[in-house]
Amino acid sequence: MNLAIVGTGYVGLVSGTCFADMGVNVTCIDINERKIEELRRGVIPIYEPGLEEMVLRNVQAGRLRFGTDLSQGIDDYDVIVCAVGTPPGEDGSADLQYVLEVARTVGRHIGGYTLFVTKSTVPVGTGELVRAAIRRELDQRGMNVEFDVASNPEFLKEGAAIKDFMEPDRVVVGVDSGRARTIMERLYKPFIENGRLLLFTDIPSAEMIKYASNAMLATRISFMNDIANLCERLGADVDMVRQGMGADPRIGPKFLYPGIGYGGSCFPKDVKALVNTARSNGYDMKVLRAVEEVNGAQKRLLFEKFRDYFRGDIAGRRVAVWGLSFKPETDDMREAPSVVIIEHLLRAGCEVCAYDPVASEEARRILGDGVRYCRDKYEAAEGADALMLVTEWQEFRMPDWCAVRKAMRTPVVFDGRNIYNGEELAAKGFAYCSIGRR
Ligand SMILES: NC(=O)C1=CN([C@@H]2O[C@H](COP(=O)(O)OP(=O)(O)OC[C@H]3O[C@@H](n4cnc5c(N)ncnc54)[C@H](O)[C@@H]3O)[C@@H](O)[C@H]2O)C=CC1
Ligand SMILES: O=C(O)[C@H]1O[C@H](OP(=O)(O)OP(=O)(O)OC[C@H]2O[C@@H](n3ccc(=O)[nH]c3=O)[C@H](O)[C@@H]2O)[C@H](O)[C@@H](O)[C@@H]1O
Repeated sequence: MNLAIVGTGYVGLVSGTCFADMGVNVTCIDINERKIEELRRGVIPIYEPGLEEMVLRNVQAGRLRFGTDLSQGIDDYDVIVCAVGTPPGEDGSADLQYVLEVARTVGRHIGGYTLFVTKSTVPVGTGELVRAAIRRELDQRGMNVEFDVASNPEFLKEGAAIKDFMEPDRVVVGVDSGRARTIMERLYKPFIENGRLLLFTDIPSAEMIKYASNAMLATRISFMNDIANLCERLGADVDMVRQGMGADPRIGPKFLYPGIGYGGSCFPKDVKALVNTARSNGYDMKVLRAVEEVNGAQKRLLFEKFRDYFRGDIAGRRVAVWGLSFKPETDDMREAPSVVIIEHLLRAGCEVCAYDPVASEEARRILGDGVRYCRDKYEAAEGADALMLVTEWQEFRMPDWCAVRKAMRTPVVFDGRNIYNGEELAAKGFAYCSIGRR
């Protein structure tokens, strides 16, 4: 089978590489020429564990290629998968310009049957917009070419993207033709062995499953953040509460970790987009609006705890920040809580010394040079009045506390991910603040 993946970002590059690994001939296409040039030279544009080795292996085997022009050899593809970005527009709705541009390119160039699969996260109804865009271009060329559209939302998580793609909890495919269904069954057959679910739905339902899933996960996080904040006020410990709740199989233990708010390229934008879709259809998603509000406040929480600890006397203080990416095992800084925290610190006149194992370069593009980017976690702690644990990378879990204590001016730790033990830190001479724990 020959596959084109259009958009070679986190989703396009990972899914293209994984399909290639299963024996499909894949061409990953992107309009970003520099990215494609680098990939051709074996340089991987993102940090994703295991990806580099997998890309190189499949390139070497001749199953994975890169290109900048979808129209070239377009009729050789059995399936065209669209994985371009759908960033939030000004009003929070998903911006479909990139998806529709790919659809128009397909309509302008295909000469025979094509299956157009939307993997990007798109609002309900986009399948129809894509179909109309392709048909319009075909009509303008006076061509009567058969084609199908399908929706195949992606559920991978950054940092665990390869495992998530290779061993999916479920694969969701929205189709409205038998021919499209047969092709998608063939494409995903190797991924759903061991009894994994390949769920066929209609196209609008597949589109909705993606938003509803992300919105549900974001809701769990904001709910737990609310519970944590209340625990703190009542003298309960959210760690114990979380364990007790998670033991109920109807609730389950995953995604119940309070922290400093959800970030990343998807939860924030997808929650916004769903609220927006509802609004433009005359419906108010009250729960999701609250989810967003709680998340906004949670991103400021660590800064507020720091400010309160020093009773507002924070100008000129040096703060060590451990972790910048929105979660561990990625260099993705999109909507990262670190950005909100650091912007508040800088605005309050603090000096920020930050360290992240992989995201410093990406962070510099967003935060600029007002931050000192350090080579390691101990350098960041040098002379600091406070240490903030912002991203729970493994290497932050068991630092040499004696070295940290020696390096810091004031030994106080603000743990934004609840990974440390307060008693242990107290015994080592640190003051300790976490989220919702005693
Ligand atoms: N990042 C993630 O973990 C996940 C993302 N998604 C969804 O997948 C979609 C893509 O997300 P990411 O991979 O994170 O985006 P990204 O921003 O990393 O990559 C998108 C790529 O598309 C390229 N592009 C834009 N227009 C193009 C065109 N006309 N032709 C060819 N290439 C074009 C861009 O140059 C860019 O390299 C979004 O809708 C997102 O919501 C879904 C699941 C997980
Ligand atoms: O649509 C997407 O892009 C993806 O969005 C999320 O994946 P991702 O954003 O990569 O990372 P997550 O592990 O879900 O974490 C998102 C945010 O929630 C936070 N989080 C997660 C779990 C938790 O218990 N508590 C918590 O605060 C993380 O720190 C992070 O900031 C979903 O988990 C994926 O299924 C989905 O495909």
